[in-house]
Amino acid sequence: MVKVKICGITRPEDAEFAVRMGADYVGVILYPKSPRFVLPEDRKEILRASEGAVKVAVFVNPTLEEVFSAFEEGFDLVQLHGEEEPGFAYKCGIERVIKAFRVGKKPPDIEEVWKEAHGVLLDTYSEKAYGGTGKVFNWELAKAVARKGFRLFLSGGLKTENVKEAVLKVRPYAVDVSSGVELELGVKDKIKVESFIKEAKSL
Ligand SMILES: O=C(O)c1ccccc1NCC(=O)[C@H](O)[C@H](O)COP(=O)(O)O
Repeated sequence: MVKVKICGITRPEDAEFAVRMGADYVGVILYPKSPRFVLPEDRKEILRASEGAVKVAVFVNPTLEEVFSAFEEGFDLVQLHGEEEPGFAYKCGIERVIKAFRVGKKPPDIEEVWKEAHGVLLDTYSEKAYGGTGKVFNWELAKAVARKGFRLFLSGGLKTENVKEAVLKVRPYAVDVSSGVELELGVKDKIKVESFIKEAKSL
């Protein structure tokens, strides 16, 4: 069964609900320029409420110190959503890394070395934001990546209405969603979270 990652969590109650509904991964944004950035003092409660799921700290081009500090805080994995190279991931502990690639018109050229990572995440390229865009990219490109044997987290514009089709077409290891299950920026909608997880896992 496909795994589900609910990303961009900013409130403990949203984390707790997502885990209760069956989310396998919970993502918290540690990139200060994101509108979903969570301050260090607010992360403890979210981490506590996420018990039972894999806790992912989402970064864009972090320093190594920031990565290790996230592990010390209690995050299990880091998601590297910027231009990070394999050498940096090795220093983090590559098996604790989800490496994100943003897909535009061209197919992503993903080095074999990323098979050593916990996973690779494909998201939609945008000039305006690194993530949480709510936009879908061409799933044919994702299909090719899954076929090459990468542990794929499919992301970008997923929602209850399209997640089943995405899983059937791409056959990813996991699906990742943020804005598709929001009521407003950073606030998750219980009905959408529940229906998304149910749909994804119904196959
Ligand atoms: O969500 C953000 O604001 C964000 C900012 C910077 C880097 C990554 C970010 N989100 C990462 C995610 O994993 C999202 O779930 C992913 O981009 C999909 O978002 P959406 O299309 O809204 O489902």
